[in-house]
Amino acid sequence: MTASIIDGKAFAAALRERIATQVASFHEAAGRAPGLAVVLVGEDPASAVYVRSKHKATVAAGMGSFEHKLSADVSQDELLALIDTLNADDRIDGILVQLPLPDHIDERAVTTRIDPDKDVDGFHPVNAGRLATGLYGFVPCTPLGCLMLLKDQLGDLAGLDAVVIGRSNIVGKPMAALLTKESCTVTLAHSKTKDLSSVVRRADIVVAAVGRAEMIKGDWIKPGATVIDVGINREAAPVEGSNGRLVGDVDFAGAMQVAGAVTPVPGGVGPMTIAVLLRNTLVSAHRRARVPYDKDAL
Ligand SMILES: NC(=O)C1=CN([C@@H]2O[C@H](COP(=O)(O)OP(=O)(O)OC[C@H]3O[C@@H](n4cnc5c(N)ncnc54)[C@H](OP(=O)(O)O)[C@@H]3O)[C@@H](O)[C@H]2O)C=CC1
Ligand SMILES: Nc1nc(=O)c2c([nH]1)NC[C@@H]1CN(c3ccc(C(=O)N[C@@H](CCC(=O)O)C(=O)O)cc3)C=[N+]21
Repeated sequence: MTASIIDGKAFAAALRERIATQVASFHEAAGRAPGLAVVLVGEDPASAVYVRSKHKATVAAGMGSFEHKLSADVSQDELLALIDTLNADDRIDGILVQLPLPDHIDERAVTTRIDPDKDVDGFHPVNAGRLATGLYGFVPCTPLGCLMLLKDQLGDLAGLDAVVIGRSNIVGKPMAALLTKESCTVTLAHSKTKDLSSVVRRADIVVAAVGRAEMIKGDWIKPGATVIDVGINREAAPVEGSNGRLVGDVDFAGAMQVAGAVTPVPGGVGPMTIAVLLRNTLVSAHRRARVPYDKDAL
C-alpha cells in the first residue's frame, strides 16, 4: 500500500485565497488594512528567508507589512522599546518577533512584552493559558496548521489515538492541547520517552516535531495512520556554497509504505505556518476593530 501525500502547499494557498477575500471586506468596513509587524534581529540566513516569505504572503493577501530589521547587537531594552511602540500602534494587529534571538536577549522577556491580543504567534503565556483552559486566544500557527490538515484528512478526530513527539512550547505542547480539545487520546513523547517506536506504533495520528532528520522510521508507523511531519532539517550541502536537501523528522519513503497519509517536507506543514499567521492577523484585526468575520471560512 502506498500512502497519500497531504498537500499542505495547496491547502495553504486555498486558505490564503479565502483570507484575501476577507481582508478586502475588512478593509471596506474598517477603512484600513489588517497590519502585521515582523521583527528580525540579526542576519541568520534561515530566519531572513522565513521573514521574506512572510512579508510576500502578507502583502499578497492585501495586508500591511511592517518589517523591522535590527542589528544582532541591539540591546534587549531597545527591542522591548520597539515592542512597546508596536503594541501602541493602532495600524498593527499582529506582532511577530522571529526566533531564535541572539544569546544576550531573553526570549521569555520579549514574548511576554507583546500585547497578548496582538500575539499572533500565540507564544505569550496568557495565550498558552487560554489554550490550556479552553478560552478564546491565539493558537500557535504551526500546530493550528497541523490540526487543519488533520481535520481535512480525517474529519472528526474524536477517540483517535494521537502521539505528538516533541514538547516545545511552540509546537509540541500546543499541538497536544489542540488534539486533547478534539477528544483524541493524546500521548506527548519527548527525549526521555521509553521505547518510542512502540508508543508511535499505537497511534492513528503521529505528529513529529523533534528536529532530528528522518528519526521516525517507516516500520514504527501503524498501518493506515496519518503522519504530520513538522521537522525542518537542512542536510549538509553536497557542494560548498549550495543548499543541502530539506528533510523532515520522518523517514518519508519508509512511512509512505505503511501510513494512510503523510505530509511531505517541503510542501507540508511549513506553508501552513505562514497561512495561519495571516489568518491569526486577520482575526486580530476583526476583533480589535469590532468587525464580525466569517469564522467558518478560516
Ligand atoms: N514547519 C514549521 O513551520 C516549523 C517547523 N519547526 C521544526 O520542527 C522541529 C521541532 O521544533 P521545536 O519544537 O521548536 O524544537 P525544540 O528543539 O524546541 O524541541 C524538540 C523536542 O524534541 C524532543 N526530542 C529531542 N530528541 C528526541 C528524541 N531522540 N526522541 C524523542 N524526542 C526527542 C525534545 O525533548 P526534550 O523536551 O526532552 O528535550 C523536545 O521536546 C524542528 O525541526 C523545527 O525546525 C518548528 C517550528 C515551525
Ligand atoms: N516567532 C516565530 N514564529 C514562527 O512561526 C517561526 C519562528 N519564529 N522561527 C522559525 C520557525 C520556523 N518557521 C517556518 C515557517 C515556514 C516554513 C516554510 O514555509 N517551509 C517551506 C520550505 C522553506 C524552505 O525551502 O526553506 C516548506 O516546508 O515547504 C518553515 C518554517 C516559522 N517559525
